[in-house]
Amino acid sequence: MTVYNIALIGFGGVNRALAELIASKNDLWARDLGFRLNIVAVSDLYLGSVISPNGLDAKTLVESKFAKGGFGQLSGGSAEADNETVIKTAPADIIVEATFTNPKDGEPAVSHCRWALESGKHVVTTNKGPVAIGAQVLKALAEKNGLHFEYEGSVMSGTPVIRMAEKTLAGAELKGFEGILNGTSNFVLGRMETGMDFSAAVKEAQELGYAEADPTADVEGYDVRLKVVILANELLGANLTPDDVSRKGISGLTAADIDAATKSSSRWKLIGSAVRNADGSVTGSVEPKCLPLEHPLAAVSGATNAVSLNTELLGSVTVTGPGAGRIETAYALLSDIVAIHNASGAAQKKEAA
Ligand SMILES: NC(=O)C1=CN([C@@H]2O[C@H](COP(=O)(O)OP(=O)(O)OC[C@H]3O[C@@H](n4cnc5c(N)ncnc54)[C@H](O)[C@@H]3O)[C@@H](O)[C@H]2O)C=CC1
Ligand SMILES: N[C@@H](CC=O)C(=O)O
Repeated sequence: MTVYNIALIGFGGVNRALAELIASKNDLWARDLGFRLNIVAVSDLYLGSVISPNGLDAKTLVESKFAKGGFGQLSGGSAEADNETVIKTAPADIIVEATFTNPKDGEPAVSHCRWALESGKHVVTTNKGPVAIGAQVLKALAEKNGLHFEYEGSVMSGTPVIRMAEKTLAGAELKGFEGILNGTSNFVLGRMETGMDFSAAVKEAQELGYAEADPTADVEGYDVRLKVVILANELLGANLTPDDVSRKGISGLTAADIDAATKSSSRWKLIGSAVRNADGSVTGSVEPKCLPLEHPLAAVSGATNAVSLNTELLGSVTVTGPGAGRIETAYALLSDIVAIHNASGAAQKKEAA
């Protein structure tokens, strides 16, 4: 049985949910997926860090109510988050990066991923910063070292978009996309339609684990902008930076705007899109749009996301599913590990042939 030793960098909603899944589903995964996951290290800004070469019990990790610096009480633990030591020295096969997304320069997560790839460890991440800002360099480093840099959860959480578009729609000739790419803002708009005020709706999204540490990123469109960059660069072969994508969020929408849309059988949605122009360049944008109810994206509600991929050979293909949520996003990490596992199996078969 294959066992992947993993180190968790960040132990907030998403990585804690992954630990919860490990505690309850490792046997199922061993049977159905052919591997088990063993947590050999965790590092978190608030809790500190711990390296345990034989593995930490996932259930105990999830159920313990650690105080600030609490990992310092564990064997092999420290009250400080020493990410660099954990990433470089823990006996991990895979580094699971789920710290805060920094929309400006992607740090320190870009460095976390680089340290991992330089020390022979695969990276799976849900953090949009290193993908939107550092993907080219990190992918090249991974390839050079025969490793994987996987980030399905960086767009639409566990809903398959990146691998689906790249693998299943290969050859369909993608020309552009438009979608609802932020769960929090879509949830907030829906709540405002029921009469709830903006701040109360944002607070509820935070409690449900949808929002970024700073929810300004959600409601002002910075998060969607990173996702537009990721999809445009990955699927349209663009080379965009966040500053190349125009951005407007939903905070300017008033209760009266929402009401007026309802009365005219339409709905406000925060739309992220990109299109390939005739000269081959790619233009991306993020802005609220008032969509008629018959528009395919108008019915997408709550933290659900959807993206319509506009292809030459197949027309428009729309993928809908959860766009945020702790377990939903932890599933994206699992799907990345499955991709690594399947690729290593395929490589072994090729070597044996
Ligand atoms: N929650 C969601 O629905 C989704 C989240 N994401 C992304 O996944 C990542 C994790 O999300 P959540 O777990 O919800 O966030 P969170 O805010 O619940 O947890 C982040 C954790 O990382 C720790 N942390 C922050 N900076 C750190 C550093 N430099 N070193 C060590 N630990 C650090 C924090 O103490 C916190 O415990 C974020 O980048 C987020 O944008 C992506 C898709 C969906
Ligand atoms: N805060 C984000 C989480 C996923 O990227 C969102 O609400 O979509």
